[in-house]
Amino acid sequence: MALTAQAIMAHEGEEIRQEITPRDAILYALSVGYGTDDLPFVAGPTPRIAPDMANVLCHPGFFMQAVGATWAGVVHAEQRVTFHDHLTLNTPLIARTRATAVVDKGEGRGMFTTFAREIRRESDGAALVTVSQTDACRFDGGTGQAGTPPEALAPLPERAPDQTLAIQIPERAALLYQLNGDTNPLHSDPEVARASGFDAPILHGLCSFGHAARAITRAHAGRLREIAARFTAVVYPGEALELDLWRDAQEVRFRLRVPARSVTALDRGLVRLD
Ligand SMILES: CCCCCCC[C@@H](O)CC(=O)SCCNC(=O)CCNC(=O)[C@H](O)C(C)(C)COP(=O)(O)OP(=O)(O)OC[C@H]1O[C@@H](n2cnc3c(N)ncnc32)[C@H](O)[C@@H]1OP(=O)(O)O
Repeated sequence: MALTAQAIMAHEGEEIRQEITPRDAILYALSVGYGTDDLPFVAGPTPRIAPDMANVLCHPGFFMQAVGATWAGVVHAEQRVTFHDHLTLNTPLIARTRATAVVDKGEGRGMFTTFAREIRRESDGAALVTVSQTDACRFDGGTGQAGTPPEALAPLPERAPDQTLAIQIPERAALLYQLNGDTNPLHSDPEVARASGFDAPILHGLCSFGHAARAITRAHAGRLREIAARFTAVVYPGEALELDLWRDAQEVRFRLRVPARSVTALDRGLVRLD
């Protein structure tokens, strides 16, 4: 059956419940680069929770594939996370994901779908985090448009970055990151990666995003209110990355580059701090 914007908008993910156990929090932190320099996040019976862990909480799984998009063409294109309150351990959370926009580039030319969820505390319904994800469906298109896409993230400042930090992605990064729930074989199986048009399994976009979030929150103190970025090129496990940062008051803009291939993997990055 043809994939239509209407059918995508009508698709309702299940309501998903989840609690963050200490083990979940430590595993997430380890999978996005936390280590011996970040003991509060990776040790002890009551670890701190990396705020961007919201990305993997109450996740609907493969939303676009569930509505009938072509598996091999789906890549993560953009992520936006807004924090309303702290995440805490062992607290039942609940969320349901819905599509909010379909942007069609035309038959055979691809399309973007944005879907979002508000993660709430089950006991009192308090909204803790809003997570909005945009997937690019490169092998679909001709669906028609629907909904209102998020306002485009602003381009980065033109001046030179205020700071550049090195990030080394471990060879095993994708194999570890999948344990947060994203077992998409695009990140582990060379044949699946080739069928999707890549030389080798690629890193989960949210793993690069988590590495960037860790580096930014270490470099700039303050409570994270919002973090967003576009995924503009793939990252391969094992690559050496550079994170460029621009700071203006409580706003940090960022981009994550792969210098060896002269590409920008995360672009138009935005962090708001309290
Ligand atoms: C627990 C279960 C979890 C389940 C999650 C499952 C998903 C994961 O497993 C999958 C992944 O993690 S994939 C890895 C991460 N993603 C990537 O590596 C994608 C890299 N980016 C690309 O390939 C292209 O930029 C691409 C394809 C994104 C866009 O390229 P083009 O189509 O060539 O677009 P372009 O010509 O550059 O721009 C044209 C207009 O398209 C829109 N647009 C482009 N990039 C966008 C983006 N990233 N987000 C939103 N919109 C975007 C814009 O309208 C753009 O016009 P303008 O630039 O003027 O705004």
